[in-house]
Amino acid sequence: MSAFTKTPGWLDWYQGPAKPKFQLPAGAVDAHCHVFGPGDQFPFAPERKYTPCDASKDQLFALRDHLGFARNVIVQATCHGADNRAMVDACLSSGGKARGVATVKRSVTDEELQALHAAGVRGVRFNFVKRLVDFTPKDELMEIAGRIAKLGWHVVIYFEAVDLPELWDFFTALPTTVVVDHMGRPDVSKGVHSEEFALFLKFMREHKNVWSKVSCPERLSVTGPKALDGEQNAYQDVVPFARRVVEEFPDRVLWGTDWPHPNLKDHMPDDGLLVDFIPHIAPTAELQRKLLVDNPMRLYWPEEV
Ligand SMILES: O=C(O)c1cc(C(=O)O)oc(=O)c1
Repeated sequence: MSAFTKTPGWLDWYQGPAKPKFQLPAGAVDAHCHVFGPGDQFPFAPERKYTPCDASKDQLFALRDHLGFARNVIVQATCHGADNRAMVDACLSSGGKARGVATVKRSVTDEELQALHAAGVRGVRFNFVKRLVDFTPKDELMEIAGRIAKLGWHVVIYFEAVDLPELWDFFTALPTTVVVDHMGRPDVSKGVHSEEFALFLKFMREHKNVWSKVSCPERLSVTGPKALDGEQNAYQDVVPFARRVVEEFPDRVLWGTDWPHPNLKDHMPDDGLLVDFIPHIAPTAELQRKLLVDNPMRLYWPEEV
C-alpha cells in the first residue's frame, strides 16, 4: 500500500493495451514518456500539483517491448519536482535503452549535472503550464540554459498556445535546441488555420533550432473518437495539426506515447491504438522513419548516428 493518496478522479494508465496494427520501424524511439515513483521508493515532491498512481520503470519497459519500441526518452514528470531520482534510476536500469530529460534548479551543482549526464540525461524541461508548476523567474531559467548548453543538452518547453506571444522573446533567446512538448497545446477547436496555430508554425519556421513533439492527441482532441475499443481513426480533429507540423518540419519532429498520461480527465487511451495514430500524421515510410528513428537518435543518441 502506497503512502500516497491519488488526486481525486485520477485515471490510471490503461491495462492490457492492444498490439499495434501499425508496425513501428526498427529502432523506433518513444521520445516522451514518464515514470511515477513508485511512491514508496521515490516519493512524490512536496510542491507537486497532483498525486498520480505508480508507474514504474519495469511497467514502462514492458510497454516499450509490447508496442515495439526500441528505446525511451523519459521526461521528468512535474509530480517529482526537481528530484530526478526515479527518472535517473529508470535510465540507469535500461541497459542504454533510455535517455532522460531532467528538471533542475539554479542551485544544481556542476557535479550533479555531470552525474545526470552520466546517467543519460540530455535535456532540461522548463514548464510554463500554470496548473502544473509554480512560476520560476526567467533569468534563473536562462542561467540554467546557459550552463546545460555547455553539456550539449537541449531545453524542452511545455506551454499552452495562448501563452506563446508572451513567452516568445524568452524562447527565441534560448541558446540551445528547443523542443516543444505536444505542439504547444493548440486549441484544436479553433482550426488549423487559426492565428494561434499560425504563430506556432512561424515560431518553428523562423527558428531552426525549434523542434516539436507531435504527441498527445488524446489530450488535445475535443471530438475524438477515443483510442479505445479497436478504434483505428482516433482523434481526427488533431490529425491536421500534427500532420502539418510533420510535413513542414520533417527533420525536427518527435513522437511519444506520453505514458502514463498524467492528468487526463475524460478517458485513458489504449496505448496500442495511440501507436496506430502515427500513420495518420506521418503517412509515408520516410516521414515515419524521420519521426520515430532518425530525429530522436540525432538528439538523444548522437554518438550512434
Ligand atoms: O498536461 C499534463 O498534465 C502533463 C503533465 C506532465 C507532467 O506533470 O510532467 O507532463 C506532460 O507531458 C503533460
